[in-house]
This record gives sequence, structure tokens and C-alpha cells, in this order.
Amino acid sequence: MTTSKVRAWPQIVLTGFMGAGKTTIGRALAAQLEAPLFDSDALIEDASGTRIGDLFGQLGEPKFRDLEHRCITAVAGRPGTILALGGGAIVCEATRASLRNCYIVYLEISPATSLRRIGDPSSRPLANTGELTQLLEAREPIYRSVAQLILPEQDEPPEATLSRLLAALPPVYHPA
Ligand SMILES: Nc1ncnc2c1ncn2[C@@H]1O[C@H](COP(=O)(O)OP(=O)(O)OP(=O)(O)O)[C@@H](O)[C@H]1O
Ligand SMILES: O=C(O)C1=C[C@@H](O)[C@@H](O)[C@H](O)C1
Ligand SMILES: [Mg+2]
Repeated sequence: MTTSKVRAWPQIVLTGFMGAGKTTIGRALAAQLEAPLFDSDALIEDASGTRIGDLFGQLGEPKFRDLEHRCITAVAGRPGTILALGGGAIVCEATRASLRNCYIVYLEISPATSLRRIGDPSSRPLANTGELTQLLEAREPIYRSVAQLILPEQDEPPEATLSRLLAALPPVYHPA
């Protein structure tokens, strides 16, 4: 007889600034927990048929946030899954409300590391403004206020960050 895995744990949501590693760590975590991954930027690109870098400019931020909210709400709260957010998704109050039953992890990152990791800023429109530090300072209290778990930045490869995250997750996320 085969037994199917019961996926009762609350959805893990990764939030944090651009380049914090939400997508990278989300993929690795999904592989480790053998769980489906949603990435809100990818969902938006699929829904619109347009790259984020172009879409942001075409729509402007308010309309982009509306679309982002709809894409996130469609998958928010699904037990046993992982959701990597876009860096600014959490600034939208309605999006925060959609995530109220999730386990939210804030991946911290400094402005300097963010800039270094982003590399080509054309894919992240807001990285072009030259006001990265102010933007991060403005968002920091929001990231912090929604998070059940805050993972401080360390100079390490993604595999090491994944290990720290796995060790810090509550027992419900640990395989029996
Ligand atoms: N410890 C680490 N954790 C995560 N990513 C790391 C780490 N060290 C280096 N990186 C690199 O930093 C980059 C993180 O980019 P990633 O797209 O995952 O960020 P993001 O948080 O999803 O950004 P965005 O908000 O734009 O979606 C990747 O190129 C990854 O290889
Ligand atoms: O920090 C932000 O506001 C953004 C981050 C990216 O993930 C994308 O969602 C988009 O470039 C906006
Ligand atoms: Mg990402």
C-alpha cells in the first residue's frame, strides 16, 4: 500500500528586499521539502505575458501592485506550498491581508549586498532609481512587522542560508 504525504503545514512565504534570495532560497527550500513553489514575479509574467522589467514601466507602480495582489491572492495560503514574493509585494495592505495565515520569513539584506546581487538593474526597475537605501529603510519596518521568522544576512552561499532557514523553522516543517 502506498501512503500519500499529508501537507498540512502553513504556506511558507519568503519576503525581503530585491536580491535577498527569495527566489533562490525558495527554489532550494521547495526541493528540500518536496513542496510546490510559487514565485509571484513569475506568476505576474505568466499572467501578463510581459517581463517584469517592461511591465513595471508600462503599468506604473499602482497598477503593477494591483496585478501583483491578484496573482498572489490566487495562491496565497495554500497549505504545504512555498511562495516567494516580489520585493515590494508586502507594501500593499491588501496583499498583507491575503497572507495572514501564512508563515512569513523575512530574508534580511543590506543595500550594498542588494546592489551587488541585482547585477543588471534593468530587470528590477526600482533598482534604477539610485534610492535603494531609502527604499529599503522605508520597507524594513513592514518586512519586520509581518515576519514570523527573521533570517539575518550572512556572507555565505545559498546552501548555507538554506541550512540556517531549515534549522530555524518550527518542528511542523521538519520531516518526521
Ligand atoms: N546566501 C545567499 N542566499 C540567496 N541568494 C544568494 C546568496 N548568496 C548569493 N546569492 C545570489 O543572490 C541572488 C539572489 O537573487 P534572487 O533573484 O534569488 O533574489 P530575490 O530576493 O528573489 O529578488 P527579487 O525581489 O528581485 O525577486 C542570486 O543570484 C543568488 O545566487
Ligand atoms: O522591490 C520591488 O518593488 C520589486 C521587486 C521585484 O521582485 C519585482 O517584483 C519588481 O521589480 C518590483
Ligand atoms: Mg525573486
